[in-house]
Amino acid sequence: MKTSAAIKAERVSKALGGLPVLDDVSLDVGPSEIHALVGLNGAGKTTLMRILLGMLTPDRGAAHLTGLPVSGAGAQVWSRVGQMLETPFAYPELTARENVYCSARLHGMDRDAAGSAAARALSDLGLEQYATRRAGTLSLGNRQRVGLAAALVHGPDVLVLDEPTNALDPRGVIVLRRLLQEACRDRGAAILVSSHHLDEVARMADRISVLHRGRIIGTLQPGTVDLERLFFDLVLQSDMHEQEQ
Ligand SMILES: Nc1ncnc2c1ncn2[C@@H]1O[C@H](COP(=O)(O)OP(=O)(O)OP(=O)(O)O)[C@@H](O)[C@H]1O
Repeated sequence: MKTSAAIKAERVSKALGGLPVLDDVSLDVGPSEIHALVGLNGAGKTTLMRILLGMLTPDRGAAHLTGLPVSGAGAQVWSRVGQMLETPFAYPELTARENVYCSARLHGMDRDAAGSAAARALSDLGLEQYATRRAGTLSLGNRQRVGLAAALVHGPDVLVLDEPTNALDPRGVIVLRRLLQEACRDRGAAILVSSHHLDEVARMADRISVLHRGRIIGTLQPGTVDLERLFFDLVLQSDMHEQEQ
């Protein structure tokens, strides 16, 4: 069944290693929207993103991308999706340029278009001087930039990015924020991004959902003062509620 949200988790539950990791999680991202997912270590953010990207199957519930179920999605869907999970897409033996070019080709671009798109993505991410360096020899932050260039190279209108700024320097954070905002504005991209940095997502996101112990426990308004305190209030309330049960 087709849905109107570009990214949608519908009542998703998942256990891993016999323990519940996600419990009845629903979340959606519309076109031209940046939705941030925040939570403590181990909250389940990466697991939810893996399910949304079809890398894991939910025990219950369903994931949709571009309005279509992820299970059984074909090249037409994946060519519109860009993603970066914890380990950035980078073959260590390939150069930065080759990595980004491969991503463009894997997302269905022809050789000429992939070549020019890779050059543009490397320039956008400030990687020109590293273009011919093997990815395995780059610093962590520059490997993250390669991963982001690979996620963005084909101009996706659906983006799922897991902690995309954790290794970036302040300039890289500003560059990424601008690129994501442009993707929203220019091609109506729907973007789901996870982060531990509340001040950073507050500057980038239209909506913020809080995931705690595998459940969505509330939302935060990006413009609100003292988001950190509000975040911990939600977490504390949820823990107290659980203890009372
Ligand atoms: N393959 C696995 N087998 C067993 N447990 C797993 C597996 N993958 C993840 N988990 C567990 O699922 C829980 C959620 O992990 P997940 O990586 O989704 O959290 P996260 O919110 O992304 O955390 P972080 O912010 O630290 O990256 C953790 O308790 C983790 O140990």
